[in-house]
Amino acid sequence: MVGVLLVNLGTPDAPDTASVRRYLREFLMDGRVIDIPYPFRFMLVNGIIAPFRAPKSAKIYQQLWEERGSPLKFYGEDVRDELQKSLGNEYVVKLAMRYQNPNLASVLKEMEKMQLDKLIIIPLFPQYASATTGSVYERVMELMSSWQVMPNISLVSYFYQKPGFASYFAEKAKKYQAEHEFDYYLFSYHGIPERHIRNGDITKNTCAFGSCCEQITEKNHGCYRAQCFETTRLIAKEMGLKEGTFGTAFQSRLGRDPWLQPYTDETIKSLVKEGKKKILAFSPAFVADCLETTIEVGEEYKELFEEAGGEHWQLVESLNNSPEWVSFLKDLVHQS
Ligand SMILES: C=CC1=C(C)c2cc3[nH]c(cc4nc(cc5[nH]c(cc1n2)c(C)c5CCC(=O)O)C(CCC(=O)O)=C4C)c(C)c3C=C
Ligand SMILES: [Fe+2]
Ligand SMILES: [Fe+2]
Repeated sequence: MVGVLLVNLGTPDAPDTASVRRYLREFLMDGRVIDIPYPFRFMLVNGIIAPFRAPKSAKIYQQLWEERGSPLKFYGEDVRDELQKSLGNEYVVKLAMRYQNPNLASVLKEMEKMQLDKLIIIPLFPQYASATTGSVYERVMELMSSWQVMPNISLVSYFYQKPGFASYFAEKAKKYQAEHEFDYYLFSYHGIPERHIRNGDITKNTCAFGSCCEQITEKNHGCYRAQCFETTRLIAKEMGLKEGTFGTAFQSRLGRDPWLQPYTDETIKSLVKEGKKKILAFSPAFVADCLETTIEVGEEYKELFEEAGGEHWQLVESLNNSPEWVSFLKDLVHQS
C-alpha cells in the first residue's frame, strides 16, 4: 500500500476569537515562520500578535467562512476524496494541516498503523519556502522519528514548474478575458521576510533581491523569490502575454523588517498612476482560495485599486477542487 499525505498550512477551527488565537499561536510560534530566538518569539506572539490580531482576524474569517467552513479546509477534503477515487485502492490518501486540524500528528499515527510500502508527502505549496514546505518536512521528520519501520519516503519540494500548473491559471484567465479587456496582469504571491531567503542561502552568493531572480538557474532554484518570478513567466508564456503587460509582487507583510519586494499594495498604486486601469490578478502561491486570496487580493486590494482610480479589478480563482488539480496531483503521485 502506498500512502499519499497532502499537507496544507492550516486554518482556525472556527471563525471566533478563541479559535483564531489558538491558530495564530501555533502558527507563529513555529521558528521557521517567526525566526527569532524562542523567548523573544514567545513574548511577541503571546504578548502582542495573538491577543491584538485574533479579534480583528476573527472578523475577517467570519466574512470568509462558508456553510462548509474554511475554504482552505473543505477544498482540501474534496481534493483528498477525489484523488483517492482516482488513484484506487492500492493507495491511501490523507489530508493534514501543519497547524490545527486535521492534525498532522494524529494523521501520521493512523498512517503508521497501515504498514505502508511507500509514503509520498506533498506539501500543498507550489513554491518552496522554509516557512511552509520546510516547516512541514521538519515536523513530519520529527513525528516519524519514533517509527520502528520506515517506509520508502518521497517528498515533493515544489511543483510550480510541472506541466499543468501554469496552464490551469492561463485557462481560467480566458473566461475573464472573454468578458473584459485587461491592460495589465498582476501576479501577487505571499511575502516572506528577506531574511528567510538570506538564511537559506548557504552559499551566500545567490539572492540579492533584485534582477538575480529574473532567471532560474542551478544556483537559485531553491530561492522562493526566484521561483515566484519563474511562476509568473510560465503563466504569462502560456497566456501569450507581451513583456510590460504583466508583473510580480508580494503581499501580506507583517512587522517592520524588509519583506520580499515589490510590495503588492505599492505596485497597485504605481500601476494606476501609469494608467493601468483594468487589472486581472492572480494568486499562484496558493492552491485553494483562503483569507489571502478571497479577502486580501479579491476585496482589500480591489478597494485600494479603486480608491487610487482603477476601474476594473478581477481575481482569478485558485485550483480549489477542480478536476484539473486532482489530475495534476495524480500525475505528481505517479512521478514521485
Ligand atoms: C511571519 C509571518 C508569516 C510568514 C513568514 C508567512 C508565510 C507564508 N504563509 C503562507 C500561506 C498562508 N498564510 C495564511 C495566513 C497568515 N499568514 C500569516 C503570517 C505569515 N505567513 C498570518 C498572521 C496569517 C493569518 C491571517 C491573519 O491573521 O491575517 C494563509 C491563510 C489561511 C486561511 O485560513 O485562510 C495561507 C494559505 C505562505 C504560502 C507563506 C510563505 C511562502
Ligand atoms: Fe501566511
Ligand atoms: Fe534573487
